[in-house]
Amino acid sequence: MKTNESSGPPAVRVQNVYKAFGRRPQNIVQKLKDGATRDELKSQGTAAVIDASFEVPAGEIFVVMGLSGSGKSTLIRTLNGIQPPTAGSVELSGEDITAVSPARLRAIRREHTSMVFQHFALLPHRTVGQNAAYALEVRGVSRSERERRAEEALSMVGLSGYGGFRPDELSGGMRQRVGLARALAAETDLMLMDEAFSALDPLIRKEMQDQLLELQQELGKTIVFITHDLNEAMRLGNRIAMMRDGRIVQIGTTEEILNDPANDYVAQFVQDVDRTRVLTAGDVMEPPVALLGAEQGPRAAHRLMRQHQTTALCVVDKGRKLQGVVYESDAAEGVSSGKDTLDGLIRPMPATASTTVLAELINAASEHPAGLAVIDQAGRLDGVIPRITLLNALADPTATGSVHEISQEVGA
Ligand SMILES: Nc1ncnc2c1ncn2[C@@H]1O[C@H](COP(=O)(O)OP(=O)(O)OP(=O)(O)O)[C@@H](O)[C@H]1O
Repeated sequence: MKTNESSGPPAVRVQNVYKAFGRRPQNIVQKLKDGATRDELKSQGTAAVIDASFEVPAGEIFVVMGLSGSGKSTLIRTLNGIQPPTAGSVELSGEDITAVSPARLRAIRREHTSMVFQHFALLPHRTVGQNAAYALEVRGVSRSERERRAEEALSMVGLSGYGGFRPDELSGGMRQRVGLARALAAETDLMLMDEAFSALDPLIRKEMQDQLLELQQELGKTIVFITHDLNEAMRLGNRIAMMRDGRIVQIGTTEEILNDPANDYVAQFVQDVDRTRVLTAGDVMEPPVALLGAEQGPRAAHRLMRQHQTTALCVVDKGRKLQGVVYESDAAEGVSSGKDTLDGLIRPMPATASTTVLAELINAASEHPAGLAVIDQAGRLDGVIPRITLLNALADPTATGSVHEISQEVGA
């Protein structure tokens, strides 16, 4: 089989990166390579990043998290060359930025990366529109073009019409939106976000996270996002890198980090999530998207999915007993092969009781794109938990939900 050569190099490839501060950073790195610990080298300086390696495919949100001082900011600054690594290489779309001329590095930084900071870093004497257009101005884009792109970016973050305001006329949340708009207007493929939402109050913060996820869906940017907040990391990250004392100690999906923490440090972060976890499956259950007898044909199933904008349907028998799930692709295939019933197209769907604690469900849900079914003691379908709802709920211990009655019983 052919490998996917066309997919090209990853957006970011970091290989054995070290960054040390001190009078002789090279010496510090050499000693680390020879086996010295970070603590042993304290008198000579700080080993801020030690032997970091990872890849971020284009379009991924890669979250770096860890306690204060663990090296997150230093690591992210090596990705656009603001702080070149002491050793190791950083490739952006296949180009090694540690091996290019300073002029080329500046060009790469301008054209391909943008950064969003915790404290907005807006220019106070410029308007919101001028701030949003700033990266384009630096790049020498014409005034009319940058005004057009800045306005477009402002409208993407919900700030249409604010272009003429000054930053101090806006709330904190709005200012952070301007920071985001500035990064979007630059139309770079890599966005680096350093604690970008950490200064916002919880509600606004959640709103911004949602907006970022939406924009990401729409624009497919590659994002490296730093946070020290595990809930935020789990909400946003396709994968999470956990840093401790300069080292990446684990890289994984939310599920992997929750289920299989690499060491006690990671386990402690995860434990915090578990301690606050009071939600049960019933709390986040939704009405089943649709119920359908297996005797209904694939065409009807397909039509219902379209009607409900979903890609999967629970299938129940006449007694409302769960039979499984049918996916859109299977239904479509059934239609094209002229099948009359759903027989052979129904796949097993994991089910749970409404009282099961959410944290226990993550394994089952992670393997099933349609999520979980919630059933009563007699095996009758009460509701569903789409996979994304489960992940969101796990990532947000303050979320509340209510148990829904089955309200839709949709016949074909
Ligand atoms: N320019 C610098 N000169 C000397 N030491 C530095 C410099 N920048 C960072 N450090 C040190 O490197 C270590 C890692 O810092 P860094 O800011 O990367 O951590 P962080 O995980 O981002 O922390 P925070 O969440 O507090 O920003 C810290 O011990 C810090 O004091």
